[in-house]
Formats: sequence, C-alpha cells, structure tokens
Amino acid sequence: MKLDILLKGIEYHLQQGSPENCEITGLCEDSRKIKCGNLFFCRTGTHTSGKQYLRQALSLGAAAVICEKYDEDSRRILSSQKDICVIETDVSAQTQARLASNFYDFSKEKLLLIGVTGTKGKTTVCAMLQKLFLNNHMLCATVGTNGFFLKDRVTKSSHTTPELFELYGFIAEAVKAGCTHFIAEVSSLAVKQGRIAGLTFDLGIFTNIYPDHIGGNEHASFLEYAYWKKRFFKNCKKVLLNRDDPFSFEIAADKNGICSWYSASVCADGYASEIEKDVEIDGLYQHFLWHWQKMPARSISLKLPGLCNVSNAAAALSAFCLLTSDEQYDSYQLDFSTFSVRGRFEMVGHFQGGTIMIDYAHNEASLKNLLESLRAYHPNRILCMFGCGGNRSAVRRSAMGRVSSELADLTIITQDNSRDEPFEQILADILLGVTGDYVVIRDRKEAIGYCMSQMRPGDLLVLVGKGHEDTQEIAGKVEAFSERDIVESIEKTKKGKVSK
Ligand SMILES: CC(=O)N[C@H]1[C@@H](OP(=O)(O)OP(=O)(O)OC[C@H]2O[C@@H](n3ccc(=O)[nH]c3=O)[C@H](O)[C@@H]2O)O[C@H](CO)[C@@H](O)[C@@H]1O[C@H](C)C(=O)N[C@@H](C)C(=O)N[C@H](CCC(=O)O)C(=O)O
Ligand SMILES: Nc1ncnc2c1ncn2[C@@H]1O[C@H](COP(=O)(O)OP(=O)(O)OP(=O)(O)O)[C@@H](O)[C@H]1O
Ligand SMILES: N[C@H](CCC[C@H](N)C(=O)O)C(=O)O
Repeated sequence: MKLDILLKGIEYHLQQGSPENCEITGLCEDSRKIKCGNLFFCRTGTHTSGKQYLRQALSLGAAAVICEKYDEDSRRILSSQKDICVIETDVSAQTQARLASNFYDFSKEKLLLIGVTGTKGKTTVCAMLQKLFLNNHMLCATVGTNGFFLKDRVTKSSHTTPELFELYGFIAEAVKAGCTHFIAEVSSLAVKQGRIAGLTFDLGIFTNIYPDHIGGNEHASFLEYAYWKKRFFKNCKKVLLNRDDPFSFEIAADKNGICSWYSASVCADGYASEIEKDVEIDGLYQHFLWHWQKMPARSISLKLPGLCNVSNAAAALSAFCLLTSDEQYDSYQLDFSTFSVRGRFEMVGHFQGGTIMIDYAHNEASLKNLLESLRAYHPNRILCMFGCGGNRSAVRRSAMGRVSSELADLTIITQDNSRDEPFEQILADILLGVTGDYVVIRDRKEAIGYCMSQMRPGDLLVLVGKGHEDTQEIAGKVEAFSERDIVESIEKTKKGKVSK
C-alpha cells in the first residue's frame, strides 16, 4: 500500500520524501523486527523511545518513519537518506490504530471478535471456546499467552495480548483464511497501553479478578488494575459475566445491566450443576449437567479437575450459545472429554507409581485453586515445585510460599524466569511466606530430578509456574528449557536402568 493512502484520516507534517511514491510492506513498532519496506512507528515507552533505534530500522530496510518531534538527532540520521519518508505526527495508540485499520482493512468482513479478560482462566476459556467453534464447523482463530492458533499452525506472539500492529495482523490473517470467529485474550496492561485501540469486540467475557500485576513495571495499585479490566468492556457490544465473582456486578453497573451471566454454582443464563469427579488412568475428569436458558439440560464431560475449570467451561459454553443459533442447539457438539491446554493442569507422565502434572499457576489465586483442585482427588501426597518470575509483582512470592506450605505436603523452591533479579532476592521473598517443610534447589532441571526421585505410589508431583513455556530467562540470557522433555528423559533413564 502507498504511504499517502495509509495516512488517510491522520493529520501530519511531511518532513521528507514523497508518500505517494512510497510503497509500505508492513507496519512495525520495534526496530529489531523491521522487514524491508516497513513503516517504522517510533513510540516512546517507559524505558526507551523508538527514535533511539533509527539506524537499526534503516539498516533492516525501513521505507518510512513516523515520529513525534522530529529533533536534531533524528534529522542527522534520516536526512542523509532522502528516499526515506519521514512523517511527524502524534504517535498515540489512536494513530497506530488508524494506520493498522487502513493497512489491514477488515472492517467490512463478517468476523465476530471476542475478547476474554480476567486475572485467571483467559487462555483456558479461549482454547475451550475455539474447540467448540471448530467442533461445530466454524473456523476460529485465537491469540493469547500460548500464541496465535490458526488451523494447524501456532505462531508465537509477543505478549498475552500482542502489540497493536501484531494483533491487527493476526486478525487480518484469520479473515484471509476464512475464519468467522476470532478470540483474543485481553490483559489489563494491553487495555492500558492501547494495544486494542480501534477494535470493537462483539462479545467481551469476564472470568474473575484477584490482586495481581501490581508493582514492578505493571499496575500501581489494585484499583488501577481493576479500572483497566472494567475499561475493556466499554469496547464490547455484548458482555458475558461470571455470576460467581462479585466484581461482575461493577462491570454490569457500567453497562446498564445489558449482560449475560454464567456460573459454576448458581442459576444463571448458562450454568453447571451436579458436578461429579472421576479419576481415569489418562486423567482427572469432571461430569456435569449444562443448562442454557430455556434449552433442555445437556451432560458434559470435562477432562480437567477443579471447580475453576467448570467455571471456565461454563464461560466458553455460554459464549458459544450466545453467538450461535438456538434452533440448532440440540445438534451442536458440546464436549470437553478430550480437551487439554498446553501447560494448564496438564498430566505429563507417571513415575514410581505417582503422577506428574505441569501447570502455569504463578500467583496466589491460581496456586490455591490448583492445589485445592488436586486435593479433592485424595492423592497420597502433593509435591509442589515452583519459583517466581523476576521483574514481576513481588507480592506474588510470599503468597505462593504460604499457599504451597498450607496445601502441599512438600514444597520445592527453584528458579522460574529470574530475568534481571537475583534468585537470592526472589527466594528471600518466597521464604517470607513459607511455613511447612521445604527444599531449595536453584537449578530447575536438577529440582525436577530431585522431585521425581522422591515420588511414592499415589503421589502427585506438580511442576508449577512455567506451563507451556519452552525457554528460561536468567540474567538477560534466554535458553531453551522444556519441563516436558526433562521429565521424559528422566523417565527413560529410569526405564533403561530397570531393564538392565
Ligand atoms: C509494562 C509493559 O507491558 N511494557 C511493554 C511496553 O513497554 P514500554 O511501553 O515501556 O516500551 P519501551 O520498552 O520503553 O519501548 C518503547 C518503544 O521502543 C521500541 N524499541 C525498543 C527497543 C529496541 O531495541 N528497539 C525498539 O524499537 C519498542 O518496540 C517500543 O515501541 O511495550 C514494549 C514493546 O511492545 C513491551 O516489550 C513491554 O513489555 C514488557 C517486556 C513486559 O514484560 N510486559 C508484560 C508485563 C505484559 O505486557 N504482560 C501482559 C499481561 C499478561 C497477563 O495477564 O498475564 C501481557 O499482555 O502479556
Ligand atoms: N478460572 C480460574 N480461576 C482461578 N485459577 C485458574 C482459573 N483457570 C485457570 N486457573 C489457574 O491459572 C493458571 C493459568 O490459567 P490460564 O492460562 O487459563 O489463565 P490466564 O488468565 O490466561 O493466565 P495468565 O494471564 O497468567 O496468562 C492455570 O494453570 C491454573 O492454575
Ligand atoms: N503473564 C505472566 C507470566 C508469568 C510466568 C512466569 N513463568 C514468569 O516468568 O514470571 C507475566 O508475564 O507475569
């Protein structure tokens, strides 16, 4: 697309170049990711400004630059390259959204856009809802913490909610592939930073809210966190709320009550009743009766433990029912008996008569839910291995230490992604909450080996905090790290020893 067309609806000063002759191949706000012919959008953030990286953007082939205040330093770098277009304008999220909607024009397409927000359950609800659409022959893509899922392809995304250009790009790809539905995880930080600017969601789903993402470079307070969660629903035509979380009523008050409700415990538009637990060799199951408005009740099997996952299923089922036809309700396949999400309550093996699970709990609420859900199946012992991320809310740490002490039989503390913080600091914060028996093994791989060696028949070992992640970041270095592979290789070594 030519730059002058791309700039439609934006007020700007042309500093150099001719937009009508400048072909733009893509939009990018990160100098490290520029491809030949891209427009480089120089945003100023909390750490740095895109303008610091003009040389890198040019060396990678940027064809045009958008910035605010075209200063002397920028002029020195750009004026020697006369073929590069330089546009001076307001570099707000609104300008970014305008550029993205001009570039990826999907406004007239019949795509239903669904957003899921809440402290916990976003990834699980998105995956469940996508499964419902796909099982009923409606092509649907999702984007969130585990990546962008379209047909058989998974692409990594920068964040839970990607940067604005990346998000618009994913939606455009989904439209091109013929999707009728697109589901996005929407984090409070994404709303605050304007990553969803310019998008109207046909349905917004709320899961729950707990204190999280407070401190570090995230939110200043719980009030601020809650404000941005609620703010998301202003961009939604319809709203689906969790009857079991009181914060839903605050959202409803703002929406003048035009909302639908789901629950895992009480009567609502969509709700679960008669929940029963069931242990099979291949997993922990729950069966429940599903009620949707005046429709006849349906039996649902769910291959996940915990009331929180019944709540996640109720959210996904309600969203599906809201967006599809009542006439066809009886013929829809509503089934989660073969459902799993990578790194969420995921069973990854059996060892010495016990079971190993990987989960992504990384705050108090999710760890509590996880351990209580597992306790309900009466394992012999629960061994809980976890660490906490660096450069993230420190409040999480002692709280996770406390919860693990209260609900597990043995706590093994190790490293998560320490990022730029020393492990000793993170450990000291965790230990403030620890009251029961614990072991500290700094190296996560070694810690997994230790945990497995301690397993007895009927034990449940949970490796907590890294879920689907396949890398570990320590002191600026990101290295490949797969808990699944480590577990598998220890299992193989043990089998080898036994057969010798
Ligand atoms: C607090 C936060 O979310 N910060 C994000 C934000 O940072 P920022 O606005 O301060 O930007 P900055 O780092 O100063 O950079 C300014 C500009 O310079 C550009 N730049 C920067 C460096 C460079 O070499 N070249 C370059 O062009 C950047 O792309 C950016 O456009 O914009 C940056 C660029 O997009 C993000 O990398 C950064 O995410 C940081 C790394 C992060 O950790 N974010 C987490 C906390 C996050 O977003 N989490 C949420 C919540 C998840 C959940 O609910 O669990 C998520 O949605 O993932
Ligand atoms: N509804 C829920 N309520 C509380 N905890 C939950 C719920 N659903 C999942 N969990 C726990 O939280 C972890 C993360 O779940 P999930 O990835 O679905 O949530 P999320 O909102 O996407 O999380 P994040 O924002 O951290 O990526 C799970 O591994 C599980 O331990
Ligand atoms: N979305 C969460 C993921 C945390 C996962 C944990 N493994 C860590 O690195 O802290 C965050 O960015 O806070």
